[in-house]
Amino acid sequence: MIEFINVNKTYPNGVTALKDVNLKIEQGEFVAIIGLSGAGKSTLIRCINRMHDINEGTLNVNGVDVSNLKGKQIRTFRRKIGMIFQSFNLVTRTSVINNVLVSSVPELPWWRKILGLFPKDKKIVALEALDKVGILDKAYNRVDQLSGGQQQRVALARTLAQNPSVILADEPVASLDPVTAKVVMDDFKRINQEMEMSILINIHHVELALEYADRVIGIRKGEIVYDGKSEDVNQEVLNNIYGSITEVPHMNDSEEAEV
Ligand SMILES: Nc1ncnc2c1ncn2[C@@H]1O[C@H](COP(=O)(O)OP(=O)(O)OP(=O)(O)O)[C@@H](O)[C@H]1O
Repeated sequence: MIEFINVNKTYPNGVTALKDVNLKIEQGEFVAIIGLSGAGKSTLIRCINRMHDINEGTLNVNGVDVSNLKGKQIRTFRRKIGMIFQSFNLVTRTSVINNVLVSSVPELPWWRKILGLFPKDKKIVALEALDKVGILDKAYNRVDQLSGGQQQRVALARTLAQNPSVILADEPVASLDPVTAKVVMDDFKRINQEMEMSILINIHHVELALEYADRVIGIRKGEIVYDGKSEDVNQEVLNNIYGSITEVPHMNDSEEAEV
């Protein structure tokens, strides 16, 4: 379970990104976080894996008060919290399987990683993870030979190989075309349902958020202004999150912007 209790986050430049946030996310939930640019979505999910520190309040993840973690404890903790970025964050000049393996065996000496000498059982885990996201046939391709959607699925497989309890995804489909975005969202949904991993996604596409997530959290200027079922999100809720009807992003607008 992830629990925010009266959490505040102010950056050193004085910008308050989270204001008195209270949330409880149970294991296995699929949650979409929506809001205008600058509302605090990234800050919210990045505090969960200590990419950012909170200033006030308490943030518990699976019973661990994340503010108390130090040094090596943070690295160990992060292995149970998968993170997916908009830009995939892969090493593009090496193979797909190497990308998955390198992060799943951090304890391996660097020279074995460079020479690609990975334990057989880890290779099996990596291949299984690639199979789960439908790109097993690309295992020995170089990452830079793959499309954006395939690269995001490699990133997802890399996270799966760590067997995290939670996957945090920061705009995972923002740089993908609408069709590929749905393919990747389908992967998230399947992983959520079959592996019972909690999924927290920051997403600008409201339609995708409503279609895939069970729960929607709306943030406005650092404050949670909606927290409820996706099917209960109506125009009034969206106006409250985005400020006015004209500011609500529509999938079609995004499609045009991405073409
Ligand atoms: N490292 C930082 N230092 C200072 N201010 C920051 C930093 N990161 C974010 N902010 C500020 O905190 C606020 C929330 O930013 P955040 O990135 O969390 O919003 P967001 O909703 O994820 O936006 P976007 O959709 O554009 O990614 C913004 O005002 C932003 O300018």
